[in-house]
Amino acid sequence: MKKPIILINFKAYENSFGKKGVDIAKRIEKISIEYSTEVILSVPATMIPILSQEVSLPIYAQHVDSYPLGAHTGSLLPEMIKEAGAKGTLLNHSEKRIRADEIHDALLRLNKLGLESVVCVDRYELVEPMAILRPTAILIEPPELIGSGISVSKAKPEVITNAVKEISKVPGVFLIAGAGISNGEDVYTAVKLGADGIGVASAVMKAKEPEKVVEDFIKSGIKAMDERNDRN
Ligand SMILES: O=C[C@H](O)COP(=O)(O)O
Repeated sequence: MKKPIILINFKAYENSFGKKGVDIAKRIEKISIEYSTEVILSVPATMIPILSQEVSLPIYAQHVDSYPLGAHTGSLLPEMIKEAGAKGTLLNHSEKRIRADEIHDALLRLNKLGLESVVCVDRYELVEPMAILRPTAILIEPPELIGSGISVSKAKPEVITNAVKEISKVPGVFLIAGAGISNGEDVYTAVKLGADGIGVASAVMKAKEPEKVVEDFIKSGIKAMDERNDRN
C-alpha cells in the first residue's frame, strides 16, 4: 500500500456497477495518475474482473467468506477474487460483519494467496487484537458516523489517536480511518492525527464530480504526509 492510503468503497450504490461503475473508476484513475499516487477501489464482486482489466488501480473485493473450496452455495472465496483479478479485500465491514474466527481463517487464506486485506473495526480496543492476525491494514470506523457526512476526524478525533497508539504495538500493519469523510480537511486532519490514510464511500459515490472530491482528498493527504515527513 502506498501512503497516503485512499480507499474508496463503492458499496452498492446505483453507480457502483455496470457502465457507471467503470466510468467512475476511470475518472478516479485519471486523477490518481496525475498525482502519481494510488487509490484503492473496493468494488462489488461482479465488477472485479472488468475493473482489474480496465483500470490500473488496485481493485479489492468488499468481503470474502472463509469456507474451504467445495459445497458452499453463494460463497465468495479468496481463491475466486484472486482469479478474478483482485489485489485484496475488505473484511468485517460494519455492513458485512463476520465472526472473529472467520476473520482469522480468511486472513490465513488471503496471506497464503498473497492477497492484501483490510480488516474493519468499530472501536480502538479491537485494533491490536485484529492487527496481530496480520492483515495489511486496519480500517477503524465508528458506525454511527458512516454515511453521515460528519467525519471521524472532526467528531471523534480521539478514535483515531487511540487507534494510532494501538497499531504502533504491531509494526508493519497500516491504520486507515473512515466514516463521514467528506472533504480534504477531513483527510488532512486524519493523517495529521497519525492515520496512514482514509476510507470513504458516500462523499465520492454520491458526488456529481467524484474526481474533484478525490483530487481534494489526494492533495490533502499528500500535504499532511509531507508535513509528517512520512510518505512512502
Ligand atoms: O467503507 C467505507 C465507510 O463505510 C465509509 O462510508 P462513508 O464515507 O459513506 O461514511
